[in-house]
Amino acid sequence: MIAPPIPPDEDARRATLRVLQILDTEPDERFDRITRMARRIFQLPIALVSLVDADRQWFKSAQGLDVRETTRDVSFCGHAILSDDILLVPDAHRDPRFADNPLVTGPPQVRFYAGCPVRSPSGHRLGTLCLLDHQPRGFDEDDKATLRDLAFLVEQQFAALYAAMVDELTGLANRRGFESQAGHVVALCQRNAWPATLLFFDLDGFKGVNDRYGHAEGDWALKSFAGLLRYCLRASDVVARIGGDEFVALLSGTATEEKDRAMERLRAQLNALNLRAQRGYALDFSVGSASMSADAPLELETLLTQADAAMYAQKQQRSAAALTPEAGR
Ligand SMILES: Nc1nc2c(ncn2[C@@H]2O[C@H](COP(=O)(O)OP(=O)(O)OP(=O)(O)O)[C@@H](O)[C@H]2O)c(=O)[nH]1
Repeated sequence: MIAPPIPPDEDARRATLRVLQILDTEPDERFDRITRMARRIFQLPIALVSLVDADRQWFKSAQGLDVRETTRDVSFCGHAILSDDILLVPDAHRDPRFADNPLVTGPPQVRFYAGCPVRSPSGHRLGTLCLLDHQPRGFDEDDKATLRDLAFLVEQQFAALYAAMVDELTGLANRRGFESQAGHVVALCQRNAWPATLLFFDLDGFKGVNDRYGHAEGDWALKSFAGLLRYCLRASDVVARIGGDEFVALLSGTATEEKDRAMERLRAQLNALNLRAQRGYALDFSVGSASMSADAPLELETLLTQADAAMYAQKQQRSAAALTPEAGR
């Protein structure tokens, strides 16, 4: 058996899966309708919408299969997401990649596999719409075209989720996506008596970047800052752009020192970016934070209000400092 290699866009791919908030969710009729249709059209026992996560494939929709996930190393779909083409395995017994795969030698006894990658609007292959049979079988060009059409319907559902939850410019969660994701995380921290910190960022003088260098440059600045947040914070932190030049990050299970280290990393990376990019201005931000400890849990809304107020106070301080005569010397 050959375990599937990791695609080059793996980090961004998994980040997209996270902001879509689709993993481990309840069955959804919008996806089930597509897999039911696939099973009926192709007269096959099993049709799945499989999403490839870090160490597993998780089935958003499964017709004809009781399990909701398998490990990634045995997944056919892990291979299928490596290209835009349909992965076709007419007879797994004759394919060295899969002949001794436990899903072939044991239940569900896969002999035939056809998987069409399904992409997010940002172009990342999140998983597949796939068909499985216990018998070897053929699959002609017409069949492939039909499977592609059905996969497109899955992608349309992703697009709807994406529009609702994701900020199109930066690929981070939008306000709604943040509130939904961060709401769960805060509840989890409250239940387990874990600390959490909310950081509220606002770019400094951003209007001036738009006014002097144009909107496209402003967009570049927003995307660059989003990229830095993604790079400097942990994959488990919830990061979002919630307004024009306003960004938030919810760090869960994080002590103050860790938060301080993350902020140091961010300042250092921002300085490096400003030096490297030489855009005629320096990107900068004000930030405020609010924390809840194990014995003093807070609601998300309170954390947001407190962190926003702290950010605003820092912004006032920074602009006052910029106006003092000492600052100009
Ligand atoms: N390029 C670009 N600009 C945007 C976008 N969304 C909002 N803006 C602009 O962001 C600016 C935000 O305004 P302010 O919050 O007053 O910006 P600021 O100059 O950073 O002000 P301070 O926060 O006081 O430093 C406005 O000029 C908006 O037009 C966007 O998606 N792209």
